[in-house]
Order: sequence, then C-alpha cells, then structure tokens
Amino acid sequence: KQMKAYNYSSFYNNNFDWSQMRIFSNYIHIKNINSQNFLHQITSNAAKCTDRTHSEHRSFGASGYKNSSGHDVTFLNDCVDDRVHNYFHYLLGNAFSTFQSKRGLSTSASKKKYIKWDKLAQFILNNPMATRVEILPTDKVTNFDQEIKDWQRDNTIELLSYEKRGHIGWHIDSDSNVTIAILVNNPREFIGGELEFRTSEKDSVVERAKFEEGDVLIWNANTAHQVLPVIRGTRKVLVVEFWNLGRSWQVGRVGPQDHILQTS
Ligand SMILES: O=C(O)CCC(=O)C(=O)O
Ligand SMILES: [Fe+2]
Repeated sequence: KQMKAYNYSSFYNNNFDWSQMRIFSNYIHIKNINSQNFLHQITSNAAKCTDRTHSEHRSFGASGYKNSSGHDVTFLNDCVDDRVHNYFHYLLGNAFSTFQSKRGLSTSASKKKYIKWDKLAQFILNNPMATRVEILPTDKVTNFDQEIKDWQRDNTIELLSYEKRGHIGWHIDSDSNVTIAILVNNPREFIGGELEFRTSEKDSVVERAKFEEGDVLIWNANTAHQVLPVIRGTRKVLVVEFWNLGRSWQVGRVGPQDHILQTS
C-alpha cells in the first residue's frame, strides 16, 4: 500500500495549541492535538534504520534500581529528511515565541528561576518561523552567527524504546544545548516510565512530567532528569538534541552528512 505524501505545513498550522503550552521550572510542556500522522511517519522512517550501525542498547545515569536496564536507541538522522529537521526548528521557534509572550524575554530573575533561555533565544532567532521574536541578548555572544549556524546544523534525532525494566538514571544531556522529547506511544500501553526533572542532581525537588501521546517536552540540557523503570509494556520516545558543531560527529553518533540543513 502506497503511503500518502506527507504535508508538514499542516503541522505548522494545526497541530499545536500554543495557548496550552505550560512553563514549568525545569521544562516546557506542549500538548499535541493531532500527532498521529507525524508519529507514524517517524516510526515508519525508523524501520529503515534498524541495522547494527543505527541501533544499540544504552544505559546511563545514576541508578538506584535493581535488575533494571536502559533503552534501545535507533539513530534516525540518516532516515528522515530535512522537513523533519525543520519541523523541530519550528517547534523550538514557536516554543520560544510563546515563552516570550508568556514571560517576557528572560530577565536575570526569570533566567534564574526558570531555564537558561539566552542560548535558546539565540538559536530561535535564526529560525524564519519565529517571526515574533524581536529582542536579543547578544552581549555575551562572541561569534554569534557561527554559533547559531552550528547549533542549527548539529542535531541528533533518536527513537528510544524502553521495556522490561528499562530506565535511565539521573543525568544531564551533556553534549546537548537543548533537548526535545516527544512521547510516541500511548501511556496506556505501558506502566512506569515516568520522566522526572530536577534543576541539579542535588536538588531535592523533583518535577514529574505529565506526558501524553504526542506531547512535546523541551528542556535545557543542563537540567537533570531520569526515566523510572518501565514495569510493563513498551514506552517509545523521540528525542532530538541540539549540539555544538562537530561534537556529534566526533563521538560517532551521527555522520556529518546528516547535518546539512536545506532550507530551500
Ligand atoms: O526517555 C526519555 O523520556 C528521556 C531520554 C533521555 O533523557 C536521554 O536519552 O538522554
Ligand atoms: Fe537525557
């Protein structure tokens, strides 16, 4: 059966109710209204990349759980086209615009209280979709243009699958600047697997995300987070990380050819 040609512009217009975007201390939560097509597209793309070079089992983070394991990861950079990359830029762009209109551009107080948004702001500003962002705290940026370019190009797209006590302990996404996660399957299909955040690994206040199918979470990669063990069923998450130039090639996570963004 032939798959229907996929129209991303309909995502841009219809998919998210930005008024429902919520800003928590450690992450942003965006409700997805109709993600079925997009998620189906991504998971069928993933089916092209299940060979050894694209997938592995990973386990990391500080774990206090016995008999637990990590997750299976499929690296999708090779298997999705530029529209998918652009889609994530769109997401980030609108998240920032919405953030800005809800909070005002980061003052030093809000920066402390919420997330370090200056990096994100700089990134977003080069996104043509983020037309509402006008001001820019450039004072601390030495090579702004290059930094922006690097950030936009260097992202990783990973499909994660947790089962049989799969979990990830407390960690930060050390190579990433900003991380996006989308829950791919219905939370009724698994038990456990809660995603929790705290500002640092010493912070005693833990925020547990309410993560529904198709929802998007965005966090500063320096924010500590963990995934509790999946007790039953399978939990699937799409994770996009925005890295600095060259880092992901150096560690062999994805190849340089995967990073070229064609905006035409
Ligand atoms: O599975 C998740 O929700 C988050 C995964 C994660 O934190 C990571 O891959 O670094
Ligand atoms: Fe992480």
